[in-house]
Amino acid sequence: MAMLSHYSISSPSLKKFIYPSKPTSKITHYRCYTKLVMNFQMMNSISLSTSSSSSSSTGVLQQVPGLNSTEMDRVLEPIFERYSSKAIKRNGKGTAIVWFRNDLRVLDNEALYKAWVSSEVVLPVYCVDPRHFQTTYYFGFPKTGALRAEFLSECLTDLKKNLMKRGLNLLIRQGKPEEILPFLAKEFSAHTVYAQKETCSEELTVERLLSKALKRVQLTLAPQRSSSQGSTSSPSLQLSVEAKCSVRGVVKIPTSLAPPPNIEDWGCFPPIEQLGLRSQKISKGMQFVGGETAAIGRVHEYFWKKASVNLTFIFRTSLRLRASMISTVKEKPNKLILFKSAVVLTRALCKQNLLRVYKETRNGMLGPDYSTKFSPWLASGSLSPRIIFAEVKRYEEQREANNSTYWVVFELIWRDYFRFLSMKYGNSIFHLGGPRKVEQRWGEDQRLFESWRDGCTGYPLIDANMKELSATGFMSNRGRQIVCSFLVRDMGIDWRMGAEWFETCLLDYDPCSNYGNWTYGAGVGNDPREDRYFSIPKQASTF
Ligand SMILES: Cc1cc2nc3c(=O)[nH]c(=O)nc-3n(C[C@H](O)[C@H](O)[C@H](O)COP(=O)(O)OP(=O)(O)OC[C@H]3O[C@@H](n4cnc5c(N)ncnc54)[C@H](O)[C@@H]3O)c2cc1C
Repeated sequence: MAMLSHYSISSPSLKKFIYPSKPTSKITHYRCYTKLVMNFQMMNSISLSTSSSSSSSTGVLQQVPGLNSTEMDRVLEPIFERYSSKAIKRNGKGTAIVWFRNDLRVLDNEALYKAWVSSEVVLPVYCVDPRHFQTTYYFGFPKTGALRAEFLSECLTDLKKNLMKRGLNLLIRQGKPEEILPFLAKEFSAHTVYAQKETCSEELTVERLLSKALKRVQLTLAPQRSSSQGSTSSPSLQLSVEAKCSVRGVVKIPTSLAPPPNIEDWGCFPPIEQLGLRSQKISKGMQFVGGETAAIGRVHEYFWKKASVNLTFIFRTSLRLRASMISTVKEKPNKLILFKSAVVLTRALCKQNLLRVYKETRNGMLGPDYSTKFSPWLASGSLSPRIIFAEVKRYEEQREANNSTYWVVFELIWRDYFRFLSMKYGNSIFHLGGPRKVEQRWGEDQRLFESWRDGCTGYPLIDANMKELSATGFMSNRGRQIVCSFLVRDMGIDWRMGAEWFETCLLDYDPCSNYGNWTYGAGVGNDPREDRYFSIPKQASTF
């Protein structure tokens, strides 16, 4: 990786470049006008959570999930039970292999379920593929940064633990799946390898090579179900699909699975130094803990446990309370009335679960709770989106259904949307001209790019977001839109440089969502509205 430069965008000529004569108010709330192909196959999912009090400070380390271990066991056990089943009929024979990819979970794991019902013995396997630790395609950044590698390692440790609780284990081997799996299939006389199907070219190539190498052993890939195969951009499509589609239920995995085959060394994820990475400690901002247990903990915390400290909400409620008191007592409230209003307000706040106010808070940038923070777990598959969906529905039945509860589901549809886009447009989502094959000249000024990458542009909003990304592996959605617009619109840099840097750093990196959003932001996606400009001063003052 090139050395970071400390170049700062402060010279008048650059400012002119950054603030072209165009009006600066072209903020585009792109989600409002581009409608989605609603499909809800929602393949992978995630979760997190931590301390029980809300904090909006970025100067402290905020761990997600924040339940202590005893509390964690107490609250998570019923959730794991809810999505598990006591007895399932099996009539299969022989051995089946489950090849874990981006579905690092036990709950709602279709491949694991299918392997279990179709065999007597199940062998779960994860391959640490060296290609994931090489460099990105165009600009040679590390394909997986240290923080994501550590997160992955935690996911695997947790997956192993959860499989062992059910009587299984996880075999971890370093190497290419198309070499390791055929060898294991032969050694254990497996009849089938079950796995989740992916959609992007690198993953598809591995599937093809594996299928070829397995020879007579069957490769069964849990399909990406699509309820709509037509156009992927028109609003009418969303309406028709939204009306017709349904989300399949959570696949219930038995609480007890058969013992695994007898293996002496089950292996583990290597220290990240062995993968050519340098361990990076997170000392500020958000710290995500990898794995299904943390993911489910975060869902519980975000939906059911934590109360939102939403300053706008407090402010508006105080004003309303004050106004109603003035109209009741016909004079300025005295101290007792103010005290009573504080009590009422505190009570009201306690009812403000984070989910209930998600739509109002989701564009925030500070602290753990302005949005769900499910994405790193979703991307690694430690959390199933269908579990999120089921929990939203449960919340709506037990507490309240409102715009915010709907909006979490709506955002998950975006995730599906980009996955379907990758299926429809193939490799063009990685190409400079994007799916629409837009011809445009882009710059590759290394100095400008490095100032963006290192958070040294001189624009605090950009710099803070980029530093947060490097330090924690996470950036808010609003932040991502703003830094993307700045790189491609203001700096005129090849959008793929930004996309590949995100690929290196993001804990929640997912090729479909990342390249889908970048092509979108760069105006080369399949969205008919091309100019998505975010004015930095306006964004800074609004958010
Ligand atoms: C330039 C750019 C690059 C991005 N790269 C990625 C990426 O690699 N991986 C990734 O998961 N998301 C990506 N996103 C989408 C979005 O920023 C993150 O999903 C979101 O910030 C994650 O935080 P959250 O879980 O708190 O989101 P919430 O607001 O709580 O949303 C809930 C879930 O909905 C999904 N979602 C929300 N917005 C989007 C969106 N625009 N596109 C796709 N899914 C969405 C995510 O799975 C998210 O976890 C990118 C966005 C931009 C603008």
